[in-house]
Amino acid sequence: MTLVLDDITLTYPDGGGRLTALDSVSLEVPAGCLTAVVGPSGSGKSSLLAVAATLVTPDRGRVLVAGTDTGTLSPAARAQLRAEHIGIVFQQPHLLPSLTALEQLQVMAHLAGRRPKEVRERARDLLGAVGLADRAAARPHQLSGGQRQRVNIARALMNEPSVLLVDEPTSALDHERGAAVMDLIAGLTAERGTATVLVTHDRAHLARAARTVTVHDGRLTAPVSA
Ligand SMILES: Nc1ncnc2c1ncn2[C@@H]1O[C@H](COP(=O)(O)OP(=O)(O)OP(=O)(O)O)[C@@H](O)[C@H]1O
Repeated sequence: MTLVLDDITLTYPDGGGRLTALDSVSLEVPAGCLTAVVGPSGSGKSSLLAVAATLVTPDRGRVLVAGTDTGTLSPAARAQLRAEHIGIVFQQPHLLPSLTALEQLQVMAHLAGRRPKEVRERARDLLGAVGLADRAAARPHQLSGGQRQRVNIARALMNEPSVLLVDEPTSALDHERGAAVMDLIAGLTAERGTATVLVTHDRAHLARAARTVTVHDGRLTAPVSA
């Protein structure tokens, strides 16, 4: 199992007490499986992604990534595991304004210490996979919103993550572009074998997911087939 959340409880300070954002949440995501997470505003979806990304440490429970219990690692080892195994796509692309599409991808891999030639080939391959082979030299202001989100997704895949975490990737896009981005994520999940968790508000996109889970007041309902 590539990603395992095992009995996760997460609380935040709330006035004098604690607010329970995740309450005994368990979820297993195998390689190549696109799992959608839906739920009302404030139900805990972003918290679930932050815990899965090992960016937030839960009060209780375990997060296993590619078989490693991340709670047993030092902060430095956890950061290393995150860089090697976890790709994160946030709602807004946050591309660097001065870099071309190709360079946005390359910079990620250089940071991870990969060889330049290998990095260039992989970046070109991924830009092709997201349909932007001919836009490699374009800077963010020369790309449409949908194209920027495609660069964002390709960038998250640069270090060949086994886990892909995606937060509302279509919220800034119109329906047609949103559907195209969902098709892309579903295709890449199958093709690259990532364990993908995707938070979405848009139920129209759930058909692309292998399964859908719902969060209510920090609790997961039993997985529901899309
Ligand atoms: N850093 C924080 N400190 C305190 N409370 C927080 C913090 N982050 C989130 N919360 C609270 O935890 C609960 C879950 O929030 P979370 O952001 O995970 O929900 P969500 O389902 O992603 O919401 P949305 O769909 O509106 O983005 C909410 O009640 C929220 O107010």
